Amino acid sequence: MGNVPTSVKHCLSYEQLVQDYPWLRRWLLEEKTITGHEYPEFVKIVEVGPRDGLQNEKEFVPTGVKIQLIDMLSGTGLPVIEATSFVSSKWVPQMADHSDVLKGIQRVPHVQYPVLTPNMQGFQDAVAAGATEVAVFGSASETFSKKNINCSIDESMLRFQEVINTAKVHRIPVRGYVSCALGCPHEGYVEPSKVAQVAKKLYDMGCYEISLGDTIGVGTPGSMFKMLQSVMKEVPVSALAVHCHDTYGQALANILVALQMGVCVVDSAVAGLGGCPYAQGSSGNVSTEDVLYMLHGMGIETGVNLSKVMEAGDFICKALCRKTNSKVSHALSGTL
Ligand SMILES: CC(C)(COP(=O)([O-])OP(=O)([O-])OC[C@H]1O[C@@H](n2cnc3c(N)ncnc32)[C@H](O)[C@@H]1OP(=O)([O-])[O-])[C@@H](O)C(=O)NCCC(=O)NCCSC(=O)C[C@@](C)(O)CC(=O)[O-]
Repeated sequence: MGNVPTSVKHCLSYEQLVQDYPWLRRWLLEEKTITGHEYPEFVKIVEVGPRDGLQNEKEFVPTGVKIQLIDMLSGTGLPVIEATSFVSSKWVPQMADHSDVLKGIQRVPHVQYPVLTPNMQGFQDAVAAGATEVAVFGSASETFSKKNINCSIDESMLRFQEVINTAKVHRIPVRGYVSCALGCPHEGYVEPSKVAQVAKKLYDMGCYEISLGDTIGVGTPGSMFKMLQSVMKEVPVSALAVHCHDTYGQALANILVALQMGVCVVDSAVAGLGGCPYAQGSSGNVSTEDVLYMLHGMGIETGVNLSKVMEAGDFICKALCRKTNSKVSHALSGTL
């Protein structure tokens, strides 16, 4: 905001500022635009590394390591850290220690720690372990729904409705995922209208935010644009998040398109960990470090400290005996 006095910057919202100082409009708009696009001033990062990042690991990651990772991430300024999932340990053995993880972490005030709950059993176990936010996860592809949660899309909605209704009674917010939003490992192309239909159902049922998952990372800026265009006809953009896997190296470009369209919530995983066990070929999530580097470079605030996230990434990569998937961490390695 250049020469506008700090007191003015702090006291006035952007809208008030433009209303009270019309001569500032053009100047402020110019500052908020890059190559003709308007971007959000603040983006909420939803860190999914401890859940989506680790769920596909073949070797069991010790519970203490999971807890330490979440505790390190809690000190970075991240507002949301998806901690674990209350799913069947026969289906996803890596998440079998969900209750111990949730009970073992040191919660930081103002940080949310949502957990995945596919049904009432998961929801009840999660609440018993102290969950204060949950997420249901549906799909825009019938085949993926069956393979991932063993039921059709319609059946899954009935299960989610029960979870959401009970969560309301407990005043527990529910987030909703739509997997295969840009393609399915079994069905291939997924109609944007189908994604919009499932997203609308979850939103109408009471999910406060809908995260659109490019589960296998096949999306491009073109398909992201078309899918969002369709979903935004049914769900307000303020309630949308994007969840991009980076299989084809398109994740940052896809996120940029989402930001241009008004999306202000981005899911990402520290060190680019991840992949869905029921989506063969899916690679890691877009790395939190790379998303932060891009956003901060564009002057978009996140409230997250990049070097602290890199430290958490370094920790988990050493624990897993592997190199980071974050380009930024590669480039800056040795500078911690
Ligand atoms: C949904 C179920 C449980 C249905 O599994 P099911 O076998 O159809 O369940 P069921 O109701 O028929 O019950 C069978 C057994 O499972 C137990 N069971 C039933 N529910 C639970 C539960 N919540 N927690 C623990 N145990 C449970 C139940 O007690 C019973 O035990 P038994 O009597 O045989 O001993 C199963 O299919 C499952 O756990 N799937 C999870 C798959 C998963 O976690 N996938 C990865 C997350 S999704 C993802 O990564 C995508 C996302 C979100 O990141 C976005 C994106 O990238 O697109």
